[in-house]
Amino acid sequence: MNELAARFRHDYPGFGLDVDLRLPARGVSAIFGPSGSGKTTLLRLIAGLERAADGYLAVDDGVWQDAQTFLPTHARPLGYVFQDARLFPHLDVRRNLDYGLSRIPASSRKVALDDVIGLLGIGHLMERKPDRLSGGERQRVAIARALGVSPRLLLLDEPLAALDQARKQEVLPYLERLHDTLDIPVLYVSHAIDEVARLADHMVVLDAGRVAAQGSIIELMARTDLRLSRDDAEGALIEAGVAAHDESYQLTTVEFPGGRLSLPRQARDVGQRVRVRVLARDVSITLAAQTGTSIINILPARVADITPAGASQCVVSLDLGGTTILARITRKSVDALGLRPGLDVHAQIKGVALLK
Ligand SMILES: Nc1ncnc2c1ncn2[C@@H]1O[C@H](COP(=O)(O)OP(=O)(O)OP(=O)(O)O)[C@@H](O)[C@H]1O
Repeated sequence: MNELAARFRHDYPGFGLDVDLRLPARGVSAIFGPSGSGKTTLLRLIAGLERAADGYLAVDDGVWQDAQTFLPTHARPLGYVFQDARLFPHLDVRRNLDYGLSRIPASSRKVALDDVIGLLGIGHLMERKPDRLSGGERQRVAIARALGVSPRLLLLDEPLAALDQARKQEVLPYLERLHDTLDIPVLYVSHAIDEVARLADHMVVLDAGRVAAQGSIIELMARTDLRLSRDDAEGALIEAGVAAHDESYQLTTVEFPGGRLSLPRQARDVGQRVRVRVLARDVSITLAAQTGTSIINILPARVADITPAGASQCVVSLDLGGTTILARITRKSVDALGLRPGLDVHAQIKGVALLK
């Protein structure tokens, strides 16, 4: 089976959660949704901190909860990191890490603590007490403590939410390293679509306690009906490979099913996989390929779908031939160009951001 299957029905006064999830056994699954949609409740049910009257949870063939079974939290091999690091203030970093380790028998330890310390770059902080760490360092220690117990599942509940922008940027590369190194599923609760776009492979969108959508991050980010971003910040993700560098103009070309894009020179090797984001507001549509324009990324595309967005605008899904991007244009332009599903057009892309 090799996946995480979770079905829960759980009621609080005035709020009900009813979800049925199947998540991959590896990689980061983002749990995304507005405040109050049930993200933390879902994590607490998975951790066994809440008990759903009606619940089923299996991780990697092991049943943690069903009609007969309910493993208490301490018997579930998982790591849980909260918004605030929740380290023991009177213990230095080393003892905080040792405390996590002491919770599990030596025979179940599959992760070498030294590897975890190296992965999170906290080796130089071992003698410090938590009040002498930055917020970002505290979160890195909390993640190390959670990993030290060799969990089969890592739960991260908005681990960056309490950090300022600079600290977030400090911790994000460590989360990316975890993603590349860990062989266990990570559930990452967030309501920041930028973080999710950068870190996640898979996404569950929660809305008022229900699953509005679940699937690959690439597919879901290209959907116009989910309203994942506020106002005009929606954008599609593209998984691409580095095709070439142009040293004279300092540009890098990436290629993907359906096209190529140029972006400012990136310190990546040819052949390396990258993820880029194309914001809908940076994409315009022409009926014929333009010449005499300063825009270098112009790709043939077919209109897939047109969704109204507010009184004056529309979001147009464009199929590049296997890859979808979005364009946010005025409703007036949709009419003026006669756009309709199936029409062949050209997409002019003003900006492309490399996420990873
Ligand atoms: N122990 C509890 N008792 C009663 N209601 C609760 C309890 N815990 C959560 N709720 C309610 O359940 C709903 C979902 O809360 P939850 O914390 O899971 O949402 P969330 O999506 O994580 O929100 P946020 O992004 O603000 O953290 C809310 O309406 C909340 O008030």
